[in-house]
Amino acid sequence: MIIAEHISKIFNDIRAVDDISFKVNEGETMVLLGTSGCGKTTTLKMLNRLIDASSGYISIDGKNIFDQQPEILRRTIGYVSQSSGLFPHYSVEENVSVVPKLLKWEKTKIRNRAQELLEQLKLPLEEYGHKYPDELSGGQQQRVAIARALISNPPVLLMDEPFGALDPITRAGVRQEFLNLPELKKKTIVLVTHDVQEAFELGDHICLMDKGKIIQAGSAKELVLKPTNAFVRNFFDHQRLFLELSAVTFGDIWSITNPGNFDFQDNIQTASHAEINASTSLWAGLEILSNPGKEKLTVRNEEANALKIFTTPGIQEAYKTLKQQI
Ligand SMILES: Nc1ncnc2c1ncn2[C@@H]1O[C@H](COP(=O)(O)OP(=O)(O)OP(=O)(O)O)[C@@H](O)[C@H]1O
Repeated sequence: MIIAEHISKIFNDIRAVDDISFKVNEGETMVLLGTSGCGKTTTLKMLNRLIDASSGYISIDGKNIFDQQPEILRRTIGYVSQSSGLFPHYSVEENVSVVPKLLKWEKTKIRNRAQELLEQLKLPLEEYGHKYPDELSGGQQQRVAIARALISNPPVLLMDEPFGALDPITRAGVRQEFLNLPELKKKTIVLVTHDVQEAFELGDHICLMDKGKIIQAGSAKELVLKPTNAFVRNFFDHQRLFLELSAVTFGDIWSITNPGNFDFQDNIQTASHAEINASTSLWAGLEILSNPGKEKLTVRNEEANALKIFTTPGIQEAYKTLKQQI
């Protein structure tokens, strides 16, 4: 768990980070979101002491980070920066092996672990291990950087715009791979981005920052549906409908839809049906229904141990009702 209390950073006379506090529970991903210059990177770098806070307190897994030597602290925290930050004269294998070597792991252990991780990231060691960063695409370099950050199995991972340098299509692909990485399931992650969609996809919690302050912290749903002020509301205005529908799940509209609208006579195996889980967003559901021939969604709610059938008008109606209730 990461705890930051009243942290500030003043550069000369610039208050880059201004008295912010947050907590990231074990296994959670927290996103620092905001426009350029709002203090995201400075906040992130204070967590592994690449920048020392001017004031405030930070602990990671119960230990005060200021009691630890920065170099030692950084060996226990994975870090991925915006540019991959790979050493250009090191091969892929040498790049990912840097931290385990510092930790004096045995050669075979390092090789096996590098092999395991690079395999997961679709860069098999036999094929890519000997290559140099400039022989790789941007997306591949970024995946090596992720492998390097994960190799010593740190419980905490800090990521600064990790997909920022990639084109939108590669970016979506690498992000999807990242989301599905089994390695990440238990990690405590802090991720910096200015991309709202990325924040919504990856963050359990989002801190929206402006001028060094956290303006609102909460889930994507809370931020987009219950903004605490005009700044937050305006921040999401340009993609509002998409963001709202991405943040609301079928589980959220479950109780306001008619329990009788599941027709048990309906054969849910027919081609006009698709089956999804109640944790799916309304946007993803509507995308499926926009496919020719798909007319109904069978939504399975594991918690309620129930099924319901949804159509596009039914989803729109329920969503309108939900918005009136907020
Ligand atoms: N080393 C430094 N010396 C002086 N000012 C700095 C330094 N690093 C950052 N700043 C200033 O602190 C403020 C916050 O910078 P920071 O890099 O944390 O913002 P950011 O939200 O990460 O921006 P971006 O998305 O552009 O990276 C900016 O005004 C920046 O100019």
